[in-house]
Amino acid sequence: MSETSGAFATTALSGYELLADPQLNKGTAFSEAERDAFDLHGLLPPSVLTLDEQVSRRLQALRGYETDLERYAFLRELQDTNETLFYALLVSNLEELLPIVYTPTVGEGCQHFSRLFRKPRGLFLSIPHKGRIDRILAHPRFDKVEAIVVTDGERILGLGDQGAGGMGIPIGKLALYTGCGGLHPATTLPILLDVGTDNPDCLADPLYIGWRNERVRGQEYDDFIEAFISAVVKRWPRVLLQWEDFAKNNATRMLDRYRDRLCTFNDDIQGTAAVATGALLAAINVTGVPLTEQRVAVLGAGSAGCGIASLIRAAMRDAGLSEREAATRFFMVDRDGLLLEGMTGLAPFQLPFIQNKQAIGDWKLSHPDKIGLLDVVRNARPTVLIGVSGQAGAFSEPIVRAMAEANKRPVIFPLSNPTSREEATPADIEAWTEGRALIGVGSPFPPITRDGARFKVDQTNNSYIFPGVGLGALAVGTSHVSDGMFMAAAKALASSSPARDNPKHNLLPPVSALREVAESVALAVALQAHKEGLVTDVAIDQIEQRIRAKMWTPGYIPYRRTA
Ligand SMILES: O=C([O-])CC(=O)C(=O)O
Ligand SMILES: [Mg+2]
Repeated sequence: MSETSGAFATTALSGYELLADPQLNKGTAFSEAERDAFDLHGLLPPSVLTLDEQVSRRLQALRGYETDLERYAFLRELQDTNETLFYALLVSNLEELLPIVYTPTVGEGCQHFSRLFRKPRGLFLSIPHKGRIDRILAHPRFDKVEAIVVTDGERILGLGDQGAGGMGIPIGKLALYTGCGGLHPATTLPILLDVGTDNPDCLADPLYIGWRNERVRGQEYDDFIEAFISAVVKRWPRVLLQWEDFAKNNATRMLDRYRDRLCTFNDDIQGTAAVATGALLAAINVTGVPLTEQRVAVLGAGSAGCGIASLIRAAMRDAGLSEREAATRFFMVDRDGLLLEGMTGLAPFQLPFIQNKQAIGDWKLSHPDKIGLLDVVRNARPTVLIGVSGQAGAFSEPIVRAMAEANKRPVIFPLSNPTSREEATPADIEAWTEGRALIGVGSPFPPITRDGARFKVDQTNNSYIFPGVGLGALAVGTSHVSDGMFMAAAKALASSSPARDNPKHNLLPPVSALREVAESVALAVALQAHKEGLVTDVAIDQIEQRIRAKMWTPGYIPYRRTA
C-alpha cells in the first residue's frame, strides 16, 4: 500500500511488484533516483521519459490501430498498467478518446468482454459467493473507496443483457468520474453483480467469463442486492453508489428502496433526466417557447423515459404550472403505444404520465387500438420529442416532418445509445426539418453541415451530469442525493449553454469542456445539498474550495521507499 503526503508518496513495493501496480507504476518515467531506490534498473529500458512524452507516444500508437475496439482494448490495457498515464492521455484528449473509453465503443467492449478480459479491475460479486461479500470488500486495496458504480448487466446501453460483460460500463463510467469529475482513481470501484444472464449467446459461449446460469429473479435477487448494499454500507458508510444499466423494473425498485439508506442515485433515471432537462432549458433560450407552453412526447416509457418526464414536470411546476396541468403535457409511447388510462400492466412509475381518454377524444387516429408515435405527434403537436427506446430509426421521416410542421423550432433528442440504436441520425433530422430542429443525441455522431459550415451536434449524454453530481456530493459529504440536486445540475448545465450568447451556437458546451462542466455542476449540486440540510459539516463558503481540492489532475509525484 502507498501513502501520499503532499509532494511525495511512500511505498514498500519495489522491482516488478512496483511496476505491476497500475496505481503506482510510472513505466519509463521512473527517475534515475527512483530506479536506484526501488531496484528498477534493468527492468526498464535506460531512457527516462516525461509524462508528456509518454502521452504522445501512446497517442501515436493508439491512432495506428484500425478499429475502435482495438483502441478500446489498448486503452483498457494501459489503464490496468499505468493509471496516471491513462488519465493524462484521456484528460488531454477528451474529445477524441471519450467515444472509445465510453459510449459508443464501450458497448462493443461489453459485447466482447470475455475475449478482451486481461487483468482484474473492480469486483465481480456473484450469486454463488453471496456469503463472502464482506470478506471480498474487506481487502485493504479498497480502503480508500468513495465512489462505486454498479450494474447487473441486464440493460447495457440499448444492447440488452450482456451478463458479466456489463462490467465494461462501470469501468467506463468511473473513467469519466476521474477524467471529468477529478476523483482520484484509487477512490473509485466498479462492481458487477453477477446474477446470471438470459442472453443465449453468452450462455452458449464456451469462453463466457460470467456465472453460467439463467438470471436469478424475485426474492433471491432482492436478497442478493440487500446483502450487497448492507455489506457496502458497513464497509464504507459514506460511499456514493451509482446504479447503472439495470433493467427498468429493477432500476426504479432499487432506487426507491435504497435512496434513503445511503448516498445513491440511478444514472439512467436521474442523470439522463438532468441532461435532457438541462438541454431543454437551454433550447428554450433559442425557441422562445416557455416551459409552461411545452408539450413533451417521449418514445420509451421505461425508467429512463419516466425519469426524464418527472424532472421536466418538476421544472414546469417551478415555472408556474399546476401539478395537474403539468401532468397533461406528457405523451409517453411504449411498446403498446401511448400510455393511456385503462391500460393494463403499467408499472407504478408510469402511472403519473398516462393520458386520459377524454383528452385525446378528438384525435384523428390511423391506428385507434394502438396509438403510435406518428399519431401522437400529428395530434398532440408536441414541442419536444425525446427518444430513449433503444430502437434505431424509430423517429421516421414522417414523424420528424410532423414535428417540423407543428413547430418553428422543433426540439428533437434521440438519446438512445450506442450510436447504432439512435432513433434518428442528426443528418436526417437536419434534412427533414430544413435545418430548423434543435438536435441532441445520446451518442457521438460526425458533424452535420449547417449554414454551409460543419456543426457538431450536442451529445446529450448523462456524462454532462454524473461526474459533477458525484464530485459535488463527495466534496461536501452529502448524506443523500435528492431530486433537487439533479434539478440544480440541470439548471447549472443550462446556464453554461453556449446558445445563451448566440442562438446559433450549441445547446451544450463541447465534450472537451466536460471537466469544467463537472466543476460547475458539482458546485450547484453541493450548494443545493447544503440548502436542503443534507450537508452537516461544511460551511457554505468552503464549498467551492472543497470541490477544487477534490479534483485530481493526473501527474506523477516522487516516491520514497519504506521498509
Ligand atoms: O452510457 C451512456 O452513454 C448513457 C447511459 O447511461 C445509457 O445509455 O445507459
Ligand atoms: Mg446507463
